Amino acid sequence: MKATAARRWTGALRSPLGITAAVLLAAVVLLAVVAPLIWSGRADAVQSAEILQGPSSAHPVGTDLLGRDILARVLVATRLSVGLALLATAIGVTAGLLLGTANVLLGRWIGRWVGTLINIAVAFPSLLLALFFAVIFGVGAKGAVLAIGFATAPGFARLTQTMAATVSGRDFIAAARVAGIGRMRILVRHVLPNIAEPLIVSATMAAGSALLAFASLSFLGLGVQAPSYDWGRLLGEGLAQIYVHPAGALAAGVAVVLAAMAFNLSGEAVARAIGLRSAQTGRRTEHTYEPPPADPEPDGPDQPLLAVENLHVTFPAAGGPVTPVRGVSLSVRRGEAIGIVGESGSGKSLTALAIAQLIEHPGRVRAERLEFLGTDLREKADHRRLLGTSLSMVFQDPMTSLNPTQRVGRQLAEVVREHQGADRRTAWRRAVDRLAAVRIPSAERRAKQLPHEFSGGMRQRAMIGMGVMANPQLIIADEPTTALDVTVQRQVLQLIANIRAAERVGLLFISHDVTVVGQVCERVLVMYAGRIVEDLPTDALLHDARHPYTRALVAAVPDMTTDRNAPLAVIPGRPPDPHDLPAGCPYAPRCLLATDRCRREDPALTTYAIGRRVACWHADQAPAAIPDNRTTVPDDDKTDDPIAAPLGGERP
Ligand SMILES: Nc1ncnc2c1ncn2[C@@H]1O[C@H](COP(=O)(O)OP(=O)(O)OP(=O)(O)O)[C@@H](O)[C@H]1O
Repeated sequence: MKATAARRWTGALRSPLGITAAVLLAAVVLLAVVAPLIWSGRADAVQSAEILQGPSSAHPVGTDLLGRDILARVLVATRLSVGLALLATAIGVTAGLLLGTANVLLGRWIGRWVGTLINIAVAFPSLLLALFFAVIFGVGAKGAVLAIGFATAPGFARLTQTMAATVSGRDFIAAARVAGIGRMRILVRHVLPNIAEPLIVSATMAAGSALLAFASLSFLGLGVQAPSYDWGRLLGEGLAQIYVHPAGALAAGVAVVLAAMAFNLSGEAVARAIGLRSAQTGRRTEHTYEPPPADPEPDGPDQPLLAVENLHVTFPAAGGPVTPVRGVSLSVRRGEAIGIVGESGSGKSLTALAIAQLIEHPGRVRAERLEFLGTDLREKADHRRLLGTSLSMVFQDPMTSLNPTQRVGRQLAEVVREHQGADRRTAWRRAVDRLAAVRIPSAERRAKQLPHEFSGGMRQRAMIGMGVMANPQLIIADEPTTALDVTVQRQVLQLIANIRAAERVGLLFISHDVTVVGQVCERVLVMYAGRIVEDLPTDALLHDARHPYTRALVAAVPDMTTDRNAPLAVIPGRPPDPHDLPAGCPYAPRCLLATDRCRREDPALTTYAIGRRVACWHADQAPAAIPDNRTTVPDDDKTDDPIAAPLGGERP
């Protein structure tokens, strides 16, 4: 592998770009080292008889106002010009690295503030920043070095931050965290080596820009001060005589341009070498593919795969924090399929996202327990290790969950490349295998296609294929069939059922459609206003539900006997706004059984039989005695109610 890398670097160096960059850089370095030793005397020799001479054999680009040889001065100035630019770059790169890795070193909260600071700083043009800092740090070489250094820092910090964030999400970092390795060590050992190459390219180019910036500050009189001189100063001095003596002014300018080119072309050449490398092998040479570890059996047969207790999701809002998920408790066992149903806005998706740790800032997730495979998902490092491997998600819209610009097979392959460090070929083979497993015909050929070449159903099957790329033990499917027509819906449901049965995968299936949930799941959790209001086996759904809301949901689903000409059944009213929950039971305003107590006290979810929980003050009433809203609401009310919540999606 090392030999191949060396060959690639040699190849890049032998290209015209590489040769030009190497020659220019070598010349600049050589001059910086030797020019002051050889030409200092000549550069400083004042010759009053030769003031402002044009080019001659004695002075190839003429002399300045004091009769000093301009060429010698330009050559001697190489050391100071390049040295100061490199010093400024070093300051910029160090400050940028510190700011850009604050996330890794100091944690997310401080990292976020630093990120905001960086975002503000990069909004300013760097030359403007340099001028600003030059004024603050004072006129002179020291001030200019600091000014250019700090002006370089934000851009570099932004690049570092973006790349560090990508690497920090990888499993080997999570594994290092789990192993208790300190932040500094993680940064130095794991993060920096993985982002070093692009950072080196960027630093090289930053040196070119620093050189130009330094020349500008010295030219303006803010940089190097007499009697010292750099290219910027020489340019300034030469410019005053440009009409009588143009060569004298141009010499320093040419030197700046050539040296800046040396740095920029070197950066370009390194980038090419790296680009070649990533195109051929990918940049994850540190991992080899290992098949996923044997399923760690949760301790004991009764230990759930997923255990959630008292889950809350809160968002800040204008009138105070709003909590759309308010104390959800559930568990999923190996091979078990649990459905979550409820109207739009009841908190189903947020529950799923919170479990998968996908709630973004400023949302906050709290739970007394949030365990998957015995691992506390509230610990960041732990969930990263599990997400994408043992836990996978299938989202509602196959259009938006697949990247339209990437071949489907590659997107699937990325899962095992990302999470298990599989090499390109192994990952591709598995992608094709999984596509075949989800019954995509001609999987090999289809894997090479883009998502738009797939039908909606095929795309969703591909998504499910992606979900099972890394042998998950729990699939969370959030309305995976809502966007599909009924026939395809059935195929996809069948596929999910097959995978579950064959691989004993746990399933958390979210849908607003109680019929669909009934087809796939053994147990149903009914959500209302951010809480579970009923938990019951699927076969009890039709005739033995205790909560009036569950009964209303079931009653609103059209069946074979429903009059197709009648308006679609609805539950009158609409779910409460999470910003403005009523006192007592949140379903009370829509419930035909509601009493004063219901409007005053919110019933807790209580177990009333094995595997049965309900949150209703009237749960002891015989199910047959609980009216469902559909049968008691006159047709006129249903059609006239503009805010009534429709149920069931398309009619089956
Ligand atoms: N980022 C957010 N900030 C504030 N409120 C949010 C946010 N995301 C969701 N909500 C609110 O949380 C409530 C529950 O949303 P959620 O998406 O979980 O509902 P759902 O039951 O999945 O509905 P649907 O079937 O329409 O997806 C909604 O009232 C929604 O407005």
